[in-house]
Amino acid sequence: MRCISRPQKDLVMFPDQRCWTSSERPSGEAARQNYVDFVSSLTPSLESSSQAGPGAGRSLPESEHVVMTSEDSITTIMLNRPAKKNAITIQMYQDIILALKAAGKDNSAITVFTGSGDYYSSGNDLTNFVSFASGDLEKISEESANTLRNVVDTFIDFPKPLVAAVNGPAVGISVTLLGLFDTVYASDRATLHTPFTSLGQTPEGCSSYTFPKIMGPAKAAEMLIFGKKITAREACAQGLVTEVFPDRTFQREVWTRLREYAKNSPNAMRIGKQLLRSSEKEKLHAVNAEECRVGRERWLSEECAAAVQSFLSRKARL
Ligand SMILES: CCCCC/C=C/CC(=O)SCCNC(=O)CCNC(=O)[C@H](O)C(C)(C)COP(=O)(O)OP(=O)(O)OC[C@H]1O[C@@H](n2cnc3c(N)ncnc32)[C@H](O)[C@@H]1OP(=O)(O)O
Repeated sequence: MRCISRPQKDLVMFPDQRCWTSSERPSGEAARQNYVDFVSSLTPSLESSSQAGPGAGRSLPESEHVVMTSEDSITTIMLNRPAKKNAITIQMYQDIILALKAAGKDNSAITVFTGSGDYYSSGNDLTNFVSFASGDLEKISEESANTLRNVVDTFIDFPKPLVAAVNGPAVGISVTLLGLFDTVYASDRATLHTPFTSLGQTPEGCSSYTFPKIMGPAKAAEMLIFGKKITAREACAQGLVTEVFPDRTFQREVWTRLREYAKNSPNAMRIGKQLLRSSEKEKLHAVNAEECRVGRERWLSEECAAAVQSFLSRKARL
């Protein structure tokens, strides 16, 4: 039986074109799978979360590792350094700022941040700290703190709905920044890890404020002070992640949903975000400034230097 006319109330259409009545409607999980199969029959195959979801589009030509594309009223900013687990170099921080500023002004309705390959991001590229050992410490640490402050400020001020598609494990700053996103979708393969104290470092990305607010001070302390790694499902239960999807269908489900959301009025979504976020902005900028001030001191500590050296010389692993 094929449903081609307007669906009647209480009838649900699935890929085999059968019309289910409410009494024989499939269970939640079966319905979800049916829907996924149906959508995948309409859209290009995207089999796992490590493959890119958005289609090809305009790119940020000057950036090697931060790729920007636009399609279906969605601008996607993708960390594209999979061989290094999308570790973020100083150049990438600058490119992220440029990409966010461009996305904030373009005609897209929603901006999505994601990673390519098997990781979302392994956080700050630890070789960023190598220059600390070889140059003018004060100057380099000040420049790094300014870079960090600028990138986080840009997330705080981002004017449109900002969605993270966490396609795999996330470490460090890629986790802390999630507190500044409007929605966070994660693959069930993702883990979230903020190993700051084992690196002699302190929280950044406004997480010292957003995490206790989102998940309560005790859970935030486990992550930010003790470095507890949590799964996407745990993060979802604690409110940091909005929804978790099976890795196999992550891209399909997330992009199908985002394309629907992007059909909403862009102005209403932008103004709605302002209403939700504007009262916090001043506080967030102050938190960011303080985290950068404290962080800069930590980067200069012996503890931090030893931990970074240890990672780079592969004597120890997190
Ligand atoms: C402007 C300054 C701003 C400062 C902001 C501060 C932010 C704080 C943080 O973000 S703290 C978090 C820092 N990140 C980490 O501590 C993660 C370090 N990496 C790892 O622990 C592991 O690499 C892993 C668990 C992410 C993945 O392990 P796996 O065994 O699966 O893979 P490899 O270790 O072989 O990694 C593949 C190659 O990628 C390199 N790499 C991965 N992450 C980083 C990184 N963060 N920095 C630098 N390099 C990284 C790794 O060295 C491998 O390179 P190789 O193939 O050349 O050996």
